Amino acid sequence: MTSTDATGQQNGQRQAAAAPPPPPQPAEITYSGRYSVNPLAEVSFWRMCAQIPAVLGRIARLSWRTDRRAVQLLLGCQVVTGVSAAVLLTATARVMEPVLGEGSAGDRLRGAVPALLVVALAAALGRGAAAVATYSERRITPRLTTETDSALVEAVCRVEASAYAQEGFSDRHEAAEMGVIRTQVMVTDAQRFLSALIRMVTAGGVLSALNPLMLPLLLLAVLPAGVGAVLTARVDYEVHYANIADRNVRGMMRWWATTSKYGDEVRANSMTDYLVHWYRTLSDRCDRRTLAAAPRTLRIAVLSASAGGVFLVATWAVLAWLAVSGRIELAVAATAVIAVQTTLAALSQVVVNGAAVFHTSLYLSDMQAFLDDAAARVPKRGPGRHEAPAERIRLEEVVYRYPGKEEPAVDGVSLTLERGQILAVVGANGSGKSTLTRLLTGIYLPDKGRVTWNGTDLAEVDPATVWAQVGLVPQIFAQWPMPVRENVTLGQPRTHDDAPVWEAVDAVGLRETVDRLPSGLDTLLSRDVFGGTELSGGQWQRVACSRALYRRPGLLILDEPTSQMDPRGEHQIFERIKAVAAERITIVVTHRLENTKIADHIVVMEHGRITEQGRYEDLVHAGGTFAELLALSQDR
Ligand SMILES: Nc1ncnc2c1ncn2[C@@H]1O[C@H](COP(=O)(O)OP(=O)(O)OP(=O)(O)O)[C@@H](O)[C@H]1O
Repeated sequence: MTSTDATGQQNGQRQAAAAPPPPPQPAEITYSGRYSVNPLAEVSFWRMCAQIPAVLGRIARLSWRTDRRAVQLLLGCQVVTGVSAAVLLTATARVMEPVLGEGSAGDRLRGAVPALLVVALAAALGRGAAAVATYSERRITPRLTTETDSALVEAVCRVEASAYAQEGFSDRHEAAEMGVIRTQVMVTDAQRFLSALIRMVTAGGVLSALNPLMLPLLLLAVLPAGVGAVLTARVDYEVHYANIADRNVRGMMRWWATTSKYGDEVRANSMTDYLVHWYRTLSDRCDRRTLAAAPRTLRIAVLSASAGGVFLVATWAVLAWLAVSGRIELAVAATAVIAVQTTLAALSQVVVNGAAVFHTSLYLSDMQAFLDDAAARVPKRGPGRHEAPAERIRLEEVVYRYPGKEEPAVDGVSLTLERGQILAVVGANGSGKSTLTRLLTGIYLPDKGRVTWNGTDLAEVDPATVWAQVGLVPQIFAQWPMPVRENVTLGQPRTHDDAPVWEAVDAVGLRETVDRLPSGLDTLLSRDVFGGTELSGGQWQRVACSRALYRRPGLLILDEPTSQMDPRGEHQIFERIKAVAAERITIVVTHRLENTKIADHIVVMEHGRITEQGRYEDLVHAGGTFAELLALSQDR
């Protein structure tokens, strides 16, 4: 329907001609959790400076653990750098005496040759030490980065699964990633800081020996730059901190929008414009915060440069006054000029690299805080081990509520499962079926009630010994970018015998598919990787089922295992489940109620509770939810 406005234009036509309305703005994302309190708010400049030795110590310890010999070499180079800098300056002073003394130019130069040779030697030694220091640093950094990166990945993999649902966990993880990125530059920064410090101390020492007034003046000339650099680092960190949540979401959006797996959905549903807009909007928001901080950094830079400039002019003025008034000789004044330049350069390096070390320390603190938090979230259950096959699993009045949710996802469920039994779990979306499987396997521990395996509470048992007996096909399973063989055997001890792998492949009717792949079991299952190939959704689901069957688990859980399979595949899987059921407890979660015919017992869940249970034939005629859902599924 179209309407006509005062100008006689039809709204419908006008809208058709106009540009499409802009996509809606992404909602403002409020960031909560640990970072709701700015960690820098109470930190003064002096406390920041005081942190630097501790950070250097931490970097040294991390590096020491990575490569002792490289650290020793690096420290040796620092000593050589210092000694060569001192020798260089002292020899330079010696060069000045004959050069600025009496006699012909040739005589004066000849007189300076021995000292010049020492200068050349010291300079060569200093350069050589710097080159070896760079080599040592390059030996440490890659392994240090790999070490911290792997530690972070491992820490996240090992936390209780319930930690993922904790507010702010993902953002803290994102903040910790920055610590890993900073490890790529932290040894360089620390090494440059130390060598500049050594050069500064030696050059400053020489300068003080020439005239005690010079060094304090030089320090004053550089101090404002130091304050400025640290304050700028602080502003940068504040911006980083304010952007964490947006960067985290943006990173996720980037992956979802660009990964080939969702390429069809993005294109066919015309999502590209919106996603690009979303991405740009988040980036713009980050940029706005960064730009808003720019005037502050400009003010800091201008003020620190002005203050530094005033003191620098004073330093040169004092030097000139000392020389002109005859208080120091010309040769000493010339050496002092070089010493001032050297000290100034070293001081600037100390300041720049000290600020970088401080900057790094902020991100390292985030990383360490996250690692500590993750370590505290590692499952801490009793010392027991579950070695025997699961004969009986019981849930006793089990309640589980996700963090931040008002209603429990599982609410007072009691159930007993015996070896050899097949249990089917059915119910509406969100009724708690998947959560129930997480409780049965000890992935989550109940808030109330208990889950026992052969009479032992899972809260008392090392979860790894329980999971060693579980085979789980979750609703959303990973499609690992690995060869077929690893996709089947992943999580099991490595084997060189392919017979059990083929058995698992046969069990899900995948042999023909694997035979057709370019390298059989060795074929890489990822079209994004060169030489890789891709499977269809149903084929992937067969791989996930073969992975669970390959484990020969005591508890086999299949959560919607055949939702993407053709009837032949589905039939084959359920036949297989029946065939191997005697040796284990089997749980099938499904919305296809016909499939529950294979079950010995069916439970129907609603709002986290079991509202009906029994055998298929009983429930079909019970006139309850099961019968209603079955009737709906057949009503076409
Ligand atoms: N990781 C999670 N964090 C917070 N809440 C969750 C989480 N997983 C599930 N829930 C909530 O718990 C309730 C039960 O979810 P669950 O996944 O167990 O349902 P389900 O019966 O398996 O649903 P479906 O049939 O859709 O797979 C839902 O209300 C859901 O929103």
